Amino acid sequence: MSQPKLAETRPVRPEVRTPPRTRFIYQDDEEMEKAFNWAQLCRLLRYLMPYRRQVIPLTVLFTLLGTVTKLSIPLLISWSIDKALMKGNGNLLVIYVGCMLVLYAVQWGANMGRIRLTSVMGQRAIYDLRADLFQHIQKLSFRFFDKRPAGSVLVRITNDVNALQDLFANGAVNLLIDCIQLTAVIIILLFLNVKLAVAIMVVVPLMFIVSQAVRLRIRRAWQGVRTIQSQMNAHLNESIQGIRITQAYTQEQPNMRYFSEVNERNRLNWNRALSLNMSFGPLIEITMAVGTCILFWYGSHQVQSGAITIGLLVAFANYIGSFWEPINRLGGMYSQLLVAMASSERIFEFMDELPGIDEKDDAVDLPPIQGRIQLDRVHFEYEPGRPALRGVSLTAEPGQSVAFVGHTGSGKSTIINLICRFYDPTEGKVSIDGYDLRDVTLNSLRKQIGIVLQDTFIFSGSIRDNIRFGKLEATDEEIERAAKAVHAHDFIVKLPNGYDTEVEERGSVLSMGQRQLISFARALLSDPRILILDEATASIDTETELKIQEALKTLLAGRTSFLIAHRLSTIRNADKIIVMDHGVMKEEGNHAGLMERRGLYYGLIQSQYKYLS
Ligand SMILES: Nc1ncnc2c1ncn2[C@@H]1O[C@H](COP(=O)(O)OP(=O)(O)OP(=O)(O)O)[C@@H](O)[C@H]1O
Repeated sequence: MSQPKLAETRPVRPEVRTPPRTRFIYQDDEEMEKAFNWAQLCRLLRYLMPYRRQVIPLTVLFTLLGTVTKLSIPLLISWSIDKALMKGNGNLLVIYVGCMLVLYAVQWGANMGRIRLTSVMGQRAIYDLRADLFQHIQKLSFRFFDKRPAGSVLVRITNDVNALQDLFANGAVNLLIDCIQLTAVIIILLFLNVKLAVAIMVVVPLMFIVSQAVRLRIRRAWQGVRTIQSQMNAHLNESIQGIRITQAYTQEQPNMRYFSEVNERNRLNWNRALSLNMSFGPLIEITMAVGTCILFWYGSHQVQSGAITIGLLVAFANYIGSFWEPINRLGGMYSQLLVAMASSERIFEFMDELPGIDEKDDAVDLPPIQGRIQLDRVHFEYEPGRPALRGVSLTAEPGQSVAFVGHTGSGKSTIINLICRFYDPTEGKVSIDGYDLRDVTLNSLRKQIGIVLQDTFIFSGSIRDNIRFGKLEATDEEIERAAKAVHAHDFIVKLPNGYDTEVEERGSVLSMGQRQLISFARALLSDPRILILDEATASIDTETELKIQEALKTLLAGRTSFLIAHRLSTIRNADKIIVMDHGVMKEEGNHAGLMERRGLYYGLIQSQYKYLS
């Protein structure tokens, strides 16, 4: 912290120039090129397992019923021609037609039942998958979020999960129906007439060879679509979050240019993926047409030679529809499956991400903290090869307040991040009351730490809810007491609805200082054994700061506390001051001692005085 914090000044507008292309880099989404993964499909279908006892057996029953009735009708038609129509038996014809009506009704009922069951099951599976993904993402470490823009994380929870909807709702069951129908038709055709059956099937291998070639291209195209959408969302998210700075620096045009570019690429990728997808249909249609021609040409010869009856040829003509229908749908479903696989790859990539900050299986609950905190030769790198801390060793005794000072980027916040175990040290050890932080449960550690970070986060909800975040079971009186202790009460009661005033996400209706006071109240309410204030007083005016200083005395009493404060008043009262420089501890002592030493700390204080005078 070599430089005193500059008051918020109006930015001097730079000349508007096209930004270097490197400004818009959203790192998440390199295209993943892997072979079709059956294990992954099984993993996905495992989301249907909870329904294996009731819903799935019923669905299979309806499916079988639907298929059997459907495939019986052409046989009835064939018999009604050969046995009733050709022999002039009117009564028999009426019976056959009556049976057909009954079969159609049963088929309709079975299909309705199946569709209802599968859509309920599909929705539930999607619900479970999304819940699992969100739960897992919440456990991931800061390192994961350092690397990924929020927008692209959102895409996976929303768009990618939605893309699986069809697979769960229809895909899996349709696959079953089609396989059953195809097998049954082949058996019936072979049973009716082997030669004719083989004749219409000769084109099938040709179709598989051609579709194989289209397959890979479709898969790549859908992956491309998802990647672009992810970049677009990341850019949108960044642009909306940073809209104030964008407008202040008149960067709307470059933002728009980039957006248009991504939007256009999105359109093109969709077009490509869709047209590839649609190429499956015509492919099947051509094969179907050839198959039908073969049937009529060869079938007519067979009828003329008396080898088969006209009724049998009509039955074949009916069955040929039921033969190509599942093949056609399987082709379409294959593309649907490829879309789903592209999305599920991206979902499972997140699901397989290890939490980073792992709880050991035998992790113990940290008992009520006394407050002795030690860093033992701690090294830390956010990115390999760029050390943020280099061999830091320090001890804070219970109840002590320790202030960190040093130039920007010297490693102060990093020490705080390690004490909260948002990251683990690359080397060395952080311990509280002798417990290595890697050996204790995260919950027992973090619930004993109160924290007010630089980036004060206010959630959408009332002011009361925001303070209650520190202790969910707190009563209204406790909340007001905490707010009074940090001098937030006065401004809160002046708001239109007092404590019930609704604040939007990130609290933009509140001033920076007010947001900080609320997070002070939040931290105080949680009554932590360890308190961390990261530049917490930076945006509070001098009058409020005096009040805060008083409140801080109450807040810090009996707790071990770490302060990163730019203001002299906060630093001066600390029991121990640590001066950081490029990730190394350079000086340690109290204010008087360090001033006497006339080293780095002395220089920092001098420059702050010089700035203020
Ligand atoms: N999430 C991150 N990913 C990669 N590098 C990081 C990350 N956070 C911090 N760093 C780097 O680690 C070093 C120490 O950063 P740190 O935030 O601890 O500094 P600081 O002393 O708290 O600075 P300031 O006073 O500006 O808050 C810096 O060089 C910074 O660029």
